Parts: sequence; structure tokens; C-alpha cells
Amino acid sequence: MDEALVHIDRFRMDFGDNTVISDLSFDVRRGETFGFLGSNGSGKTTTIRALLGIYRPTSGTLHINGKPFSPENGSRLGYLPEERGLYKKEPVIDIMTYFGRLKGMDRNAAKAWSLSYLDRVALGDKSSLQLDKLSGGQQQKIQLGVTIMNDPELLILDEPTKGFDPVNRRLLMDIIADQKTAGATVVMITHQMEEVERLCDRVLLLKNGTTEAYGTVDEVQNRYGGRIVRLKYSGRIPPSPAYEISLVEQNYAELVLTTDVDESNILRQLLDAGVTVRGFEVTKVSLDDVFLRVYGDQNVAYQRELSGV
Ligand SMILES: Nc1ncnc2c1ncn2[C@@H]1O[C@H](COP(=O)(O)OP(=O)(O)OP(=O)(O)O)[C@@H](O)[C@H]1O
Repeated sequence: MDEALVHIDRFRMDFGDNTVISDLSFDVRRGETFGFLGSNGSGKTTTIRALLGIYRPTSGTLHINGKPFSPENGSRLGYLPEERGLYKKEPVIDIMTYFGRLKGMDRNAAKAWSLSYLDRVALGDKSSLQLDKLSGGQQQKIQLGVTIMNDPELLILDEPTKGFDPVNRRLLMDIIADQKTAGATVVMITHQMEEVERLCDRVLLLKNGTTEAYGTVDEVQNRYGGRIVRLKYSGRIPPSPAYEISLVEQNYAELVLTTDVDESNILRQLLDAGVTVRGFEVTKVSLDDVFLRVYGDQNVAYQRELSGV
């Protein structure tokens, strides 16, 4: 059985002379939560729009369930687009019930589901208010609710927690995790790496129109160095084959260790070079670190130049 629910092969997307995606291939497996990551403007939303038939690809194959997406075969799709927007002048419960009906639920089931969702997201007292009387974050909760109604088989979420405070972000992540537990395949675009670490099974990092890294979160972390030294120091850090300097500020630096190096040797090397070490902590590389390494090259080069490393 083909376990890929989403299959993208040699996708290219040009807008006039501007090639946004040059060559992109990946699969999203049934039941997994997939993080589709990249810096601003790298082409994530464009890829999703091409997958959903909103944009016509310049070339390549973009399939859901073995065929190009069309609304007729996509009733079990839940898509939270980057640009939010629902009918703002209607009461919340009417909007939600309406969408439930569109997704094939009967009116009573749609209404009951909506009321229980509103309770869960602490909006139980807002059900009869007009949507535009809710705050921006509250409106986003309604839009996520509408997206996950009727248990979609495939959920595509474009920055689902954008603009949420930490408590509500946690709540939304719990809701997404529940969808995953219920069997949904989830594709998530996010800039929040702690969300990726918590929710995603596999990730793809998009850079310069193609794949920079693709695999499980662990595989990607290991590819960019499994361990990192967070160093509080003064002096000049010597270059060494035992590490790569990924970040350097006034009195703080991060050194990504070559995989099998003994960290006590690094400390010795620094001390021998006359570096004053005030803090030396070895941790596993976080996805945030990976993201900074992949997309922060210009900034790092600039910082290095500043501190003469
Ligand atoms: N319809 C369009 N016409 C011309 N250019 C477009 C169009 N849609 C997207 N682009 C360009 O494609 C590039 C990628 O945009 P996209 O929205 O896919 O990025 P993204 O990775 O989702 O970014 P972000 O993280 O900032 O949301 C941008 O340079 C954008 O200007």
C-alpha cells in the first residue's frame, strides 16, 4: 500500500522571471505530522497553494491521495490558510454550523460540535456574538475550529498559532495533537520550532527553492551537529576542526561540535588559546539552532566580522 497521502515530485514554480520553487520533491505519509519549514518568502504557502490547485505549477506533480486535488475529492481536507477570513457579521455559532454543513455534518451535529469546541477554547460565552466582536486571537480560534470540523483526513495548517499568547498557543497545540491522535495527517507550516519539536514526526526545510534538509526531527538535528557548546567567554575563539562557530556575540558564542569530539578537549583548547571561560554548557542542538544555522548565514557572517573571529 502506498503510504504517502501527499506526494510532490519535481515541483517548479515561476512567477514571471522569479523562480520561487526550482525543484522540490517530498512525501507526507499517512498519519504523520509533517513540518514544512523555511524562512519568510521561501515558498511554503506557494507550495501549499499549488498542492490545492489554487496555483498552477510551472511543472511537476502534486498529488493528494494519488491524484491532483479537487474540491470534489477533497471533502475530508481541512485547510487553515495564511490569510484568515470568515463572514464577520454573523454570529459565531451560525458561522460554525454553516461550515459544518458544508463539510457534510447535519445541523444538530455541527451545532453540538461547535458548542463543545467553543467551551474547550474558552469561548463558550461568545457563541451568539457577531464574529467581528471577538478579538483577533479569538477569531483565529474560530477559524481553526472550522478547519478541524468533521475530522479531516488531511489537515493543512499555515501558521496555526501565529499571534497567540503562550497559554493559547499551548491550547491550540493540544488541539492539533488530538487531531493527530485521532488519525489525521497534518502538514504544518510554522516558525515556532518548539511546536515542531513537540508535534512533528518529520520535517522539510526549504531553502533557495529546493530541499535543504528532509527527515525526522532527530535526523535533521543530527545532520547539523548533534551537540552544541553554549559558551560565556572573553577573548578570541580559535578556529578548530573540532567545532564550527554558529553564533558569536559580545561575550557569548555557540560552537557546534563535530560529532564524536570529546567536549573536555574543547574546553582545554579554549583555555590553552587564552580564552577566559565563564560558562560552558553542552546541549543537544535544538531545531531553533538548526534554523539559525540554515537561514542565518548572512547574520552570522556579519557577527563574525564584527568580533574578528
Ligand atoms: N501570486 C504571486 N505572484 C507573484 N509572486 C508571488 C505570488 N505568490 C507568491 N509569490 C512570491 O513567492 C515568494 C514566496 O512566497 P510564499 O508566500 O510562498 O512564502 P512563505 O514561505 O509562505 O513565506 P512566509 O513565511 O513569509 O509566509 C515570495 O517572494 C512571494 O512574493
